Amino acid sequence: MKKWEIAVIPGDGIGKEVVPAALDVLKTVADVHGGISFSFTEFPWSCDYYMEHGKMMPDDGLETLRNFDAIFLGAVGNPKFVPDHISLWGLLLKIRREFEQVINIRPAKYFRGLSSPLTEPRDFDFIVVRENSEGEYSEVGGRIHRGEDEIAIQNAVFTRKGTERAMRYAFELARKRKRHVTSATKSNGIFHTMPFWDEVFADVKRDYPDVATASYHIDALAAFFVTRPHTFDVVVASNLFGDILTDLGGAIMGSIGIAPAANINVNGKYPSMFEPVHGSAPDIYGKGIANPIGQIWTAKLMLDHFGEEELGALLLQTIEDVTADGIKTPDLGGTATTKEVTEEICRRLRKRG
Ligand SMILES: NC(=O)c1ccc[n+]([C@@H]2O[C@H](COP(=O)([O-])OP(=O)(O)OC[C@H]3O[C@@H](n4cnc5c(N)ncnc54)[C@H](O)[C@@H]3O)[C@@H](O)[C@H]2O)c1
Ligand SMILES: O=C(O)C[C@@H](O)C(=O)O
Ligand SMILES: [K+]
Ligand SMILES: [Mn+2]
Repeated sequence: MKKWEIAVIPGDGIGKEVVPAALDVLKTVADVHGGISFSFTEFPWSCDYYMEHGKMMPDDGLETLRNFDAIFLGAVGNPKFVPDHISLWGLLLKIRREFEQVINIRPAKYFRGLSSPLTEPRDFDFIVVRENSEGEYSEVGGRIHRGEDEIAIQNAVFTRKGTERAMRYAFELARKRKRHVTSATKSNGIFHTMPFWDEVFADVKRDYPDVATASYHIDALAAFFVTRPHTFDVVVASNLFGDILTDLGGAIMGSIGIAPAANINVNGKYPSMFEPVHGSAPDIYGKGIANPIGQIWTAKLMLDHFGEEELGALLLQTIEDVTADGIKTPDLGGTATTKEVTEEICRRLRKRG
Protein backbone atom coordinates (compact mmCIF):
# COMPACT_ATOMS: atom_id res chain seq x y z
CA MET A 1 0.00 0.00 0.00
CA LYS A 2 1.46 3.34 -1.04
CA LYS A 3 0.65 6.13 1.38
CA TRP A 4 1.04 9.89 0.99
CA GLU A 5 1.03 12.39 3.83
CA ILE A 6 -0.67 15.57 2.73
CA ALA A 7 -0.79 18.91 4.50
CA VAL A 8 -4.15 20.54 3.85
CA ILE A 9 -4.65 24.32 4.05
CA PRO A 10 -8.21 25.26 3.03
CA GLY A 11 -7.41 28.96 3.68
CA ASP A 12 -10.14 31.53 3.17
CA GLY A 13 -13.54 31.95 1.54
CA ILE A 14 -14.48 29.26 -0.94
CA GLY A 15 -11.19 27.49 -0.18
CA LYS A 16 -13.13 26.18 2.83
CA GLU A 17 -15.81 24.79 0.49
CA VAL A 18 -13.84 23.39 -2.43
CA VAL A 19 -11.00 21.79 -0.45
CA PRO A 20 -13.30 19.42 1.53
CA ALA A 21 -14.99 18.59 -1.80
CA ALA A 22 -11.67 17.65 -3.41
CA LEU A 23 -10.66 15.62 -0.35
CA ASP A 24 -13.87 13.58 -0.73
CA VAL A 25 -12.84 12.92 -4.32
CA LEU A 26 -9.30 11.93 -3.33
CA LYS A 27 -10.68 9.53 -0.70
CA THR A 28 -12.94 8.02 -3.33
CA VAL A 29 -10.03 7.70 -5.76
CA ALA A 30 -8.03 5.85 -3.08
CA ASP A 31 -10.97 3.50 -2.34
CA VAL A 32 -11.49 2.76 -6.00
CA HIS A 33 -7.78 2.05 -6.54
CA GLY A 34 -7.40 -0.10 -3.43
CA GLY A 35 -3.60 0.07 -3.34
CA ILE A 36 -3.01 3.68 -2.30
CA SER A 37 -4.03 5.86 0.61
CA PHE A 38 -3.76 9.45 1.76
CA SER A 39 -3.42 10.87 5.21
CA PHE A 40 -4.68 14.45 5.46
CA THR A 41 -3.50 16.82 8.19
CA GLU A 42 -5.39 20.09 8.21
CA PHE A 43 -3.99 23.49 9.16
CA PRO A 44 -6.24 26.51 9.83
CA TRP A 45 -3.75 29.07 8.48
CA SER A 46 -5.71 31.87 6.86
CA CYS A 47 -6.92 35.44 7.34
CA ASP A 48 -9.03 34.21 10.30
CA TYR A 49 -5.83 32.90 11.82
CA TYR A 50 -4.19 36.27 11.13
CA MET A 51 -6.93 38.15 12.93
CA GLU A 52 -6.41 35.99 15.98
CA HIS A 53 -2.60 35.70 15.96
CA GLY A 54 -1.34 38.65 13.92
CA LYS A 55 0.31 36.32 11.38
CA MET A 56 -0.89 34.06 8.60
CA MET A 57 0.86 30.98 9.99
CA PRO A 58 2.91 30.14 13.08
CA ASP A 59 6.65 30.91 13.09
CA ASP A 60 7.46 27.21 12.75
CA GLY A 61 4.80 26.72 10.04
CA LEU A 62 7.28 25.96 7.28
CA GLU A 63 9.16 23.55 9.55
CA THR A 64 5.87 21.71 10.09
CA LEU A 65 4.99 21.60 6.38
CA ARG A 66 8.44 20.43 5.36
CA ASN A 67 7.85 16.83 6.34
CA PHE A 68 4.79 16.30 4.17
CA ASP A 69 4.76 14.73 0.71
CA ALA A 70 2.68 17.59 -0.65
CA ILE A 71 0.65 20.63 0.34
CA PHE A 72 -2.95 20.90 -0.83
CA LEU A 73 -4.21 24.46 -0.55
CA GLY A 74 -7.47 26.21 -1.40
CA ALA A 75 -7.17 29.99 -1.55
CA VAL A 76 -5.91 32.85 0.56
CA GLY A 77 -7.45 36.29 1.01
CA ASN A 78 -10.11 38.21 2.88
CA PRO A 79 -9.54 41.78 1.72
CA LYS A 80 -12.26 43.21 3.96
CA PHE A 81 -10.11 42.50 7.00
CA VAL A 82 -6.55 41.83 5.82
CA PRO A 83 -4.77 43.69 2.97
CA ASP A 84 -4.17 41.25 0.10
CA HIS A 85 -0.40 41.77 -0.04
CA ILE A 86 -0.17 40.85 3.65
CA SER A 87 -2.21 37.67 3.33
CA LEU A 88 -0.54 36.56 0.10
CA TRP A 89 3.05 37.22 1.15
CA GLY A 90 2.40 35.80 4.63
CA LEU A 91 1.32 32.37 3.45
CA LEU A 92 1.04 31.48 -0.22
CA LEU A 93 4.06 33.37 -1.56
CA LYS A 94 6.07 32.49 1.52
CA ILE A 95 5.55 28.79 0.87
CA ARG A 96 6.28 29.16 -2.86
CA ARG A 97 9.52 31.02 -2.15
CA GLU A 98 10.88 29.20 0.87
CA PHE A 99 10.08 25.78 -0.56
CA GLU A 100 11.67 26.73 -3.89
CA GLN A 101 8.51 25.96 -5.84
CA VAL A 102 10.04 27.71 -8.78
CA ILE A 103 7.67 26.51 -11.49
CA ASN A 104 3.92 26.95 -11.61
CA ILE A 105 2.13 24.65 -14.05
CA ARG A 106 -1.29 25.83 -15.20
CA PRO A 107 -3.16 23.82 -17.85
CA ALA A 108 -6.23 24.95 -19.75
CA LYS A 109 -8.22 22.87 -22.18
CA TYR A 110 -11.56 22.79 -23.85
CA PHE A 111 -13.76 19.97 -22.75
CA ARG A 112 -17.23 18.79 -23.53
CA GLY A 113 -20.02 20.65 -21.83
CA LEU A 114 -17.94 23.62 -20.80
CA SER A 115 -19.62 26.94 -21.44
CA SER A 116 -16.75 28.77 -23.12
CA PRO A 117 -17.56 32.41 -23.87
CA LEU A 118 -15.80 31.92 -27.22
CA THR A 119 -18.38 31.58 -29.98
CA GLU A 120 -16.60 28.72 -31.70
CA PRO A 121 -14.05 27.29 -29.31
CA ARG A 122 -11.84 24.77 -31.06
CA ASP A 123 -10.20 21.92 -29.23
CA PHE A 124 -7.60 23.94 -27.32
CA ASP A 125 -5.25 22.27 -24.86
CA PHE A 126 -2.28 24.22 -23.56
CA ILE A 127 -0.16 24.59 -20.44
CA VAL A 128 1.23 27.82 -19.11
CA VAL A 129 4.58 27.41 -17.35
CA ARG A 130 4.71 30.36 -14.99
CA GLU A 131 8.06 31.38 -13.50
CA ASN A 132 7.21 31.23 -9.80
CA SER A 133 10.13 32.56 -7.81
CA GLU A 134 11.05 36.06 -8.99
CA GLY A 135 10.28 38.49 -11.82
CA GLU A 136 7.76 41.21 -11.14
CA TYR A 137 6.95 39.63 -7.76
CA SER A 138 9.81 40.97 -5.70
CA GLU A 139 10.28 42.64 -2.37
CA VAL A 140 12.99 44.84 -3.82
CA GLY A 141 12.00 48.48 -3.72
CA GLY A 142 10.38 50.81 -1.25
CA ARG A 143 8.47 53.97 -0.58
CA ILE A 144 9.76 57.34 0.52
CA HIS A 145 8.34 60.78 1.21
CA ARG A 146 4.72 61.62 1.80
CA GLY A 147 2.02 63.53 0.05
CA GLU A 148 2.80 65.07 -3.32
CA ASP A 149 6.42 63.91 -3.12
CA GLU A 150 5.60 60.30 -2.34
CA ILE A 151 7.51 57.75 -4.42
CA ALA A 152 6.93 54.00 -4.77
CA ILE A 153 9.60 51.89 -6.47
CA GLN A 154 9.09 48.22 -7.31
CA ASN A 155 11.97 46.42 -8.96
CA ALA A 156 11.50 43.39 -11.16
CA VAL A 157 14.20 40.78 -10.68
CA PHE A 158 15.09 38.42 -13.52
CA THR A 159 18.03 36.08 -12.98
CA ARG A 160 19.55 34.01 -15.75
CA LYS A 161 19.18 30.98 -13.52
CA GLY A 162 15.46 31.48 -12.83
CA THR A 163 14.61 32.50 -16.39
CA GLU A 164 16.50 29.65 -17.99
CA ARG A 165 15.04 27.14 -15.53
CA ALA A 166 11.47 28.08 -16.42
CA MET A 167 12.24 27.95 -20.13
CA ARG A 168 14.00 24.58 -19.96
CA TYR A 169 11.05 23.21 -18.00
CA ALA A 170 8.74 24.43 -20.76
CA PHE A 171 10.85 22.82 -23.51
CA GLU A 172 11.08 19.51 -21.66
CA LEU A 173 7.31 19.56 -21.15
CA ALA A 174 6.74 20.37 -24.82
CA ARG A 175 8.78 17.29 -25.76
CA LYS A 176 6.14 15.17 -24.03
CA ARG A 177 3.37 17.05 -25.85
CA LYS A 178 3.07 18.75 -29.22
CA ARG A 179 6.64 20.09 -29.32
CA HIS A 180 5.81 23.76 -29.39
CA VAL A 181 6.81 26.52 -26.95
CA THR A 182 5.58 30.10 -27.01
CA SER A 183 7.44 32.78 -25.09
CA ALA A 184 5.46 35.62 -23.51
CA THR A 185 7.56 38.76 -23.82
CA LYS A 186 7.21 42.53 -23.79
CA SER A 187 10.61 43.54 -25.06
CA ASN A 188 9.25 46.56 -26.89
CA GLY A 189 8.14 48.39 -23.75
CA ILE A 190 10.08 46.85 -20.88
CA PHE A 191 13.58 48.04 -21.61
CA HIS A 192 15.90 45.81 -19.56
CA THR A 193 14.32 42.61 -18.31
CA MET A 194 12.35 41.64 -21.40
CA PRO A 195 15.14 41.93 -23.98
CA PHE A 196 17.09 39.80 -21.47
CA TRP A 197 14.17 37.34 -21.39
CA ASP A 198 14.27 37.14 -25.22
CA GLU A 199 18.03 36.53 -25.23
CA VAL A 200 17.75 33.68 -22.75
CA PHE A 201 14.89 32.19 -24.78
CA ALA A 202 17.03 32.32 -27.94
CA ASP A 203 19.90 30.61 -26.06
CA VAL A 204 17.72 27.86 -24.58
CA LYS A 205 15.84 27.03 -27.77
CA ARG A 206 19.12 26.22 -29.50
CA ASP A 207 19.29 23.13 -27.27
CA TYR A 208 15.86 21.97 -28.46
CA PRO A 209 15.98 21.94 -32.28
CA ASP A 210 13.13 19.40 -32.28
CA VAL A 211 10.75 21.89 -30.62
CA ALA A 212 9.13 24.69 -32.64
CA THR A 213 8.84 28.11 -31.04
CA ALA A 214 7.04 31.42 -31.20
CA SER A 215 7.44 34.63 -29.27
CA TYR A 216 4.75 37.26 -28.82
CA HIS A 217 4.40 40.41 -26.82
CA ILE A 218 2.08 39.75 -23.92
CA ASP A 219 -0.63 42.11 -25.18
CA ALA A 220 -0.90 40.33 -28.54
CA LEU A 221 -0.59 36.95 -26.85
CA ALA A 222 -3.49 37.73 -24.53
CA ALA A 223 -5.59 38.51 -27.59
CA PHE A 224 -4.49 35.26 -29.29
CA PHE A 225 -5.68 33.32 -26.24
CA VAL A 226 -9.13 34.58 -27.17
CA THR A 227 -8.95 34.43 -30.97
CA ARG A 228 -6.96 31.20 -31.52
CA PRO A 229 -6.21 29.34 -28.27
CA HIS A 230 -6.03 26.01 -30.16
CA THR A 231 -2.68 27.07 -31.67
CA PHE A 232 -0.82 26.91 -28.33
CA ASP A 233 0.91 23.97 -26.68
CA VAL A 234 3.28 25.18 -23.93
CA VAL A 235 3.53 28.86 -23.07
CA VAL A 236 6.37 30.10 -20.88
CA ALA A 237 5.82 33.34 -19.01
CA SER A 238 7.20 35.49 -16.24
CA ASN A 239 5.52 35.51 -12.85
CA LEU A 240 3.09 38.35 -13.54
CA PHE A 241 2.41 37.57 -17.20
CA GLY A 242 1.77 33.94 -16.26
CA ASP A 243 -0.59 35.04 -13.52
CA ILE A 244 -2.67 37.14 -15.89
CA LEU A 245 -2.63 34.64 -18.76
CA THR A 246 -3.93 31.86 -16.54
CA ASP A 247 -7.02 33.71 -15.34
CA LEU A 248 -7.65 34.24 -19.04
CA GLY A 249 -7.06 30.53 -19.65
CA GLY A 250 -9.74 29.85 -17.04
CA ALA A 251 -12.10 32.37 -18.59
CA ILE A 252 -11.96 30.84 -22.08
CA MET A 253 -12.64 27.40 -20.58
CA GLY A 254 -15.85 28.85 -19.21
CA SER A 255 -14.86 29.84 -15.68
CA ILE A 256 -11.86 30.55 -13.60
CA GLY A 257 -13.47 28.12 -11.15
CA ILE A 258 -12.13 25.21 -13.20
CA ALA A 259 -8.49 26.16 -13.67
CA PRO A 260 -5.94 24.01 -11.79
CA ALA A 261 -2.35 24.72 -10.78
CA ALA A 262 0.73 23.03 -9.36
CA ASN A 263 3.64 24.82 -7.67
CA ILE A 264 6.53 22.49 -8.33
CA ASN A 265 9.68 22.13 -6.25
CA VAL A 266 12.01 20.86 -8.95
CA ASN A 267 15.07 20.03 -6.81
CA GLY A 268 13.21 17.61 -4.52
CA LYS A 269 14.28 19.43 -1.35
CA TYR A 270 10.80 20.50 -0.29
CA PRO A 271 7.20 19.46 -0.90
CA SER A 272 5.34 20.85 -3.89
CA MET A 273 2.06 22.68 -3.41
CA PHE A 274 -1.19 22.15 -5.27
CA GLU A 275 -3.80 24.93 -5.36
CA PRO A 276 -6.20 26.10 -8.05
CA VAL A 277 -5.71 29.32 -10.02
CA HIS A 278 -8.71 31.05 -8.47
CA GLY A 279 -8.87 32.95 -5.20
CA SER A 280 -11.19 32.97 -2.21
CA ALA A 281 -14.12 34.47 -4.17
CA PRO A 282 -15.66 36.43 -1.28
CA ASP A 283 -18.58 37.36 -3.56
CA ILE A 284 -19.95 33.81 -3.59
CA TYR A 285 -18.54 32.40 -0.36
CA GLY A 286 -21.07 30.70 1.91
CA LYS A 287 -23.66 30.03 -0.79
CA GLY A 288 -22.58 26.47 -1.52
CA ILE A 289 -22.23 27.20 -5.24
CA ALA A 290 -18.45 27.45 -5.68
CA ASN A 291 -17.23 25.36 -8.56
CA PRO A 292 -15.15 22.52 -7.05
CA ILE A 293 -13.60 21.48 -10.39
CA GLY A 294 -10.54 23.77 -10.16
CA GLN A 295 -9.66 22.18 -6.84
CA ILE A 296 -10.50 18.65 -8.03
CA TRP A 297 -8.48 19.01 -11.25
CA THR A 298 -5.68 20.32 -9.01
CA ALA A 299 -5.94 17.02 -7.10
CA LYS A 300 -5.41 15.30 -10.46
CA LEU A 301 -2.17 17.27 -10.92
CA MET A 302 -1.10 16.05 -7.46
CA LEU A 303 -1.83 12.44 -8.49
CA ASP A 304 0.30 12.96 -11.62
CA HIS A 305 3.07 14.36 -9.44
CA PHE A 306 2.95 11.21 -7.31
CA GLY A 307 3.36 9.15 -10.47
CA GLU A 308 -0.29 8.00 -10.50
CA GLU A 309 -0.92 9.27 -14.01
CA GLU A 310 -3.44 6.61 -14.90
CA LEU A 311 -5.59 7.55 -11.92
CA GLY A 312 -5.14 11.22 -12.79
CA ALA A 313 -6.39 10.57 -16.32
CA LEU A 314 -9.40 8.65 -14.97
CA LEU A 315 -10.24 11.57 -12.69
CA LEU A 316 -10.03 14.16 -15.47
CA GLN A 317 -12.15 11.96 -17.74
CA THR A 318 -14.75 11.69 -14.99
CA ILE A 319 -14.82 15.47 -14.49
CA GLU A 320 -15.34 15.89 -18.25
CA ASP A 321 -18.19 13.39 -18.29
CA VAL A 322 -19.96 15.21 -15.47
CA THR A 323 -19.74 18.62 -17.17
CA ALA A 324 -20.71 17.06 -20.52
CA ASP A 325 -23.89 15.80 -18.87
CA GLY A 326 -24.69 19.32 -17.71
CA ILE A 327 -24.07 18.86 -13.99
CA LYS A 328 -22.50 22.28 -13.50
CA THR A 329 -22.36 25.09 -10.97
CA PRO A 330 -23.83 28.54 -11.83
CA ASP A 331 -20.48 30.00 -13.01
CA LEU A 332 -20.71 27.49 -15.89
CA GLY A 333 -24.35 28.28 -16.50
CA GLY A 334 -25.70 25.33 -14.48
CA THR A 335 -27.79 25.05 -11.34
CA ALA A 336 -25.88 22.40 -9.40
CA THR A 337 -24.28 23.05 -6.02
CA THR A 338 -20.67 22.37 -5.00
CA LYS A 339 -21.90 19.27 -3.23
CA GLU A 340 -23.93 17.93 -6.15
CA VAL A 341 -21.03 18.23 -8.60
CA THR A 342 -18.67 16.59 -6.11
CA GLU A 343 -21.06 13.73 -5.32
CA GLU A 344 -21.64 13.07 -8.99
CA ILE A 345 -17.91 12.86 -9.65
CA CYS A 346 -17.49 10.46 -6.68
CA ARG A 347 -20.47 8.35 -7.77
CA ARG A 348 -19.09 7.91 -11.27
CA LEU A 349 -15.62 7.13 -9.99
CA ARG A 350 -17.11 4.36 -7.83
CA LYS A 351 -19.09 3.01 -10.77
CA ARG A 352 -15.92 2.84 -12.85
CA GLY A 353 -13.78 1.35 -10.11
N1 LIG B 1 -3.94 31.58 -5.09
C1 LIG B 1 -4.73 32.24 -4.27
O1 LIG B 1 -4.92 31.86 -3.14
C2 LIG B 1 -5.42 33.47 -4.78
C3 LIG B 1 -5.61 33.65 -6.15
C4 LIG B 1 -6.31 34.77 -6.59
C5 LIG B 1 -6.81 35.66 -5.67
N2 LIG B 1 -6.59 35.45 -4.34
C6 LIG B 1 -7.24 36.30 -3.32
O2 LIG B 1 -8.64 36.02 -3.34
C7 LIG B 1 -9.39 37.18 -3.04
C8 LIG B 1 -10.39 37.49 -4.14
O3 LIG B 1 -9.66 37.80 -5.33
P1 LIG B 1 -10.33 38.02 -6.75
O4 LIG B 1 -11.76 38.37 -6.56
O5 LIG B 1 -9.44 38.91 -7.49
O6 LIG B 1 -10.21 36.60 -7.48
P2 LIG B 1 -11.08 35.26 -7.31
O7 LIG B 1 -10.45 34.24 -8.15
O8 LIG B 1 -11.28 34.93 -5.89
O9 LIG B 1 -12.52 35.64 -7.94
C9 LIG B 1 -12.69 36.22 -9.23
C10 LIG B 1 -14.12 35.91 -9.74
O10 LIG B 1 -14.20 34.52 -10.09
C11 LIG B 1 -15.21 33.87 -9.35
N3 LIG B 1 -14.72 32.55 -8.92
C12 LIG B 1 -13.47 32.27 -8.47
N4 LIG B 1 -13.39 30.96 -8.14
C13 LIG B 1 -14.60 30.43 -8.39
C14 LIG B 1 -15.13 29.12 -8.24
N5 LIG B 1 -14.40 28.09 -7.79
N6 LIG B 1 -16.43 28.91 -8.57
C15 LIG B 1 -17.18 29.91 -9.06
N7 LIG B 1 -16.73 31.17 -9.22
C16 LIG B 1 -15.45 31.43 -8.88
C17 LIG B 1 -15.48 34.75 -8.15
O11 LIG B 1 -16.79 34.56 -7.65
C18 LIG B 1 -15.20 36.15 -8.69
O12 LIG B 1 -16.36 36.67 -9.31
C19 LIG B 1 -8.34 38.28 -2.81
O13 LIG B 1 -8.08 38.33 -1.45
C20 LIG B 1 -7.12 37.79 -3.57
O14 LIG B 1 -5.90 38.28 -3.10
C21 LIG B 1 -5.92 34.37 -3.89
O1 LIG C 1 -0.55 36.55 -7.67
C1 LIG C 1 -0.56 35.39 -7.24
O2 LIG C 1 0.32 34.59 -7.52
C2 LIG C 1 -1.71 34.95 -6.40
C3 LIG C 1 -2.83 34.45 -7.23
O3 LIG C 1 -3.37 35.45 -8.05
C4 LIG C 1 -2.44 33.25 -8.02
O4 LIG C 1 -2.66 33.26 -9.22
O5 LIG C 1 -1.98 32.26 -7.42
K1 LIG D 1 -5.73 29.31 -5.10
MN1 LIG E 1 -3.70 34.80 -10.09
